[in-house]
Amino acid sequence: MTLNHLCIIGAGSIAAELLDTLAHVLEAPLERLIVLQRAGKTTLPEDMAQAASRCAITVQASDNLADVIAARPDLAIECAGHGAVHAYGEQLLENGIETVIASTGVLADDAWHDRLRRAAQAGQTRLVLPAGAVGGMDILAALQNGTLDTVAYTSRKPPHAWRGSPAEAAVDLDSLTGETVFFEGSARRAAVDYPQNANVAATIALAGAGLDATTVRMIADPDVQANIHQIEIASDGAEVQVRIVGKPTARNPKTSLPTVYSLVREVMRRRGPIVS
Ligand SMILES: NC(=O)C1=CN([C@@H]2O[C@H](COP(=O)(O)OP(=O)(O)OC[C@H]3O[C@@H](n4cnc5c(N)ncnc54)[C@H](OP(=O)(O)O)[C@@H]3O)[C@@H](O)[C@H]2O)C=CC1
Ligand SMILES: O=C([O-])CC(=O)C(=O)O
Repeated sequence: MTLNHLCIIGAGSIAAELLDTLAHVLEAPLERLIVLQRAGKTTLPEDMAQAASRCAITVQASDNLADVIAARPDLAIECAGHGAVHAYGEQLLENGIETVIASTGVLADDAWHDRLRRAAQAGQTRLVLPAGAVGGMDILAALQNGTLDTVAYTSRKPPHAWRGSPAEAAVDLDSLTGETVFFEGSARRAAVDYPQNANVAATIALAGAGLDATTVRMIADPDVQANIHQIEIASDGAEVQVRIVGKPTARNPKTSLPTVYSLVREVMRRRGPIVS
């Protein structure tokens, strides 16, 4: 089945760039697009409205999940934060709407993991975890079928990319003169404590060694301009090192541009007859 009707949840930096990119890469417009925003927001920001009209023949902006469920999109993509997955995830899945979530860190909470798994089963659909800002999930998930000895993830970002996170309490982000490790712990702790910065810790953990066995370091580094993600895997099948130097999105320095492109990929792989 080809994807013709898409729902995007959120109208922030990922959503805006997702629409911009889709407008360029779609060979033919979608039939319908519905964008779900917070209560009280029923029109799209002007730049998003223009991009949306290039992506789909019919565009609807809504602040009500019931509109999305009634519209029955082929796919919903969440790019709005943990609160949005809590607010909409179960109902989308229970209603049989395949759902891709950028905010994968929600699954670091076992209760939510269970609720969303049950909802997907009840709706006979799937909750899809995109690679997001990182890569190598294919080999990591394959190696998980053998013996994974260690999976270690390091996130290195410029100090300003950590503003508004608990890093502010751990270090003085404004006066760093060199790289500073402010978090070392499990992927579970990272994803829970850093909901806007460490979703990929959960993505990596869920593809591989699990939320408690996957180790995470987070570093504020005044000498970098990019969001640098490193994954080190030791296993019976292979030793793997992945290093991604992600460019930040124009609107949000916390978020890396590959996140946007990985969501575009989730759309495009449902539009063509050959999937890679
Ligand atoms: N897996 C990955 O690799 C990555 C995942 N992420 C996840 O994606 C999320 C979004 O990132 P980004 O676009 O950069 O963030 P932004 O802050 O730029 O945008 C978030 C948008 O979501 C909206 N929003 C928040 N809550 C709701 C809700 N309950 N219903 C509808 N809309 C809502 C916000 O609206 P308002 O302005 O009204 O608050 C805003 O428009 C992050 O919070 C993070 O969880 C981010 C980067 C990488
Ligand atoms: O985009 C990134 O660099 C990663 C990120 O914010 C997250 O995992 O939440």
